[in-house]
Amino acid sequence: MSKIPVMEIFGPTIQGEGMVIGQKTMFVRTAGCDYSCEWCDSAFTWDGSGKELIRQMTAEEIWTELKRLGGDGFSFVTISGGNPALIRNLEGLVRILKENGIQIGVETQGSRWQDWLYDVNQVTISPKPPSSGMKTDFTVLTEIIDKLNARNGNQHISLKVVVFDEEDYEYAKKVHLRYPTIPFFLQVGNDDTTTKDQTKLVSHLLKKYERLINKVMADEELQNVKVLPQLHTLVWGNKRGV
Ligand SMILES: C[S@@+](CC[C@H](N)C(=O)[O-])C[C@H]1O[C@@H](n2cnc3c(N)ncnc32)[C@H](O)[C@@H]1O
Ligand SMILES: Nc1nc2[nH]cc(C(=O)O)c2c(=O)[nH]1
Ligand code: SF4
Ligand SMILES: [Mg+2]
Repeated sequence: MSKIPVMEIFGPTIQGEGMVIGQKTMFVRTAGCDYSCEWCDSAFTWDGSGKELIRQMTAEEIWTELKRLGGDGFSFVTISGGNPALIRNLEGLVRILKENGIQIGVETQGSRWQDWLYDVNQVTISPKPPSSGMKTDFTVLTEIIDKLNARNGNQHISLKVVVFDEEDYEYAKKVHLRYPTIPFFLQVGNDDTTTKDQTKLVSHLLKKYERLINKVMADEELQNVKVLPQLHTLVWGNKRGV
């Protein structure tokens, strides 16, 4: 059987970000990323620091682990990473989840295509702003959006841009104006992904959230958009596996 590099499997928890925020879900986090964002809150998936945790698992083994952790108490699984869209073998997991009536969400940055993305209920595409140090290939991004849009319609996709500074904000705007029919989310960037002082972190992030809200509210070019924090960070801080 073909294997999938798995960093962690956890849940049930709530989806803390984006289009299905609040949704009860299990998480499967794959290892490996084609990006290396400056502020990545999951750098352990690609920077070598988590390599002892990586398990090569078959789709069946992942399903067994999801059932062991979540029992019959879940109907949604979110696949994140790293970049899960690097992994062709996820097609087996997507198939098993569908056979079992489980809804699927995926988090990816929109740099790679896989055919199994057609079978995902909610694809969150999160192109990276300048502060990440990464450069968006808009040709690839457009291809991915066009494929999903043509097959499944635009309500199964969303664009989510993390904002840290003014340049990121302008980038977010550019992305939204380029794909105006795709549900669009701005997300507050967490600029301290290592602190254990949750009280301080939460009040800091809430202030940043308020500033981002104020900015968007005053901006006539951003109309049909949603502004969100990372809800899981407000509840659990930088804790892993939640
Ligand atoms: C860890 S990434 C994994 C999936 C995929 N590689 C991606 O970036 O979309 C999951 C989400 O977390 C966001 N993210 C990562 N680091 C963050 C941070 N420090 N603050 C806010 N959001 C962050 C990413 O932009 C992405 O939307
Ligand atoms: N609760 C929770 N919600 C999330 N939404 C996106 C996450 C991610 O790291 O991809 C994430 C995560 O790690 N935890
Ligand atoms: S694309 Fe996602 S996982 Fe990869 S480095 Fe950036 S935020 Fe982290
Ligand atoms: Mg995360």
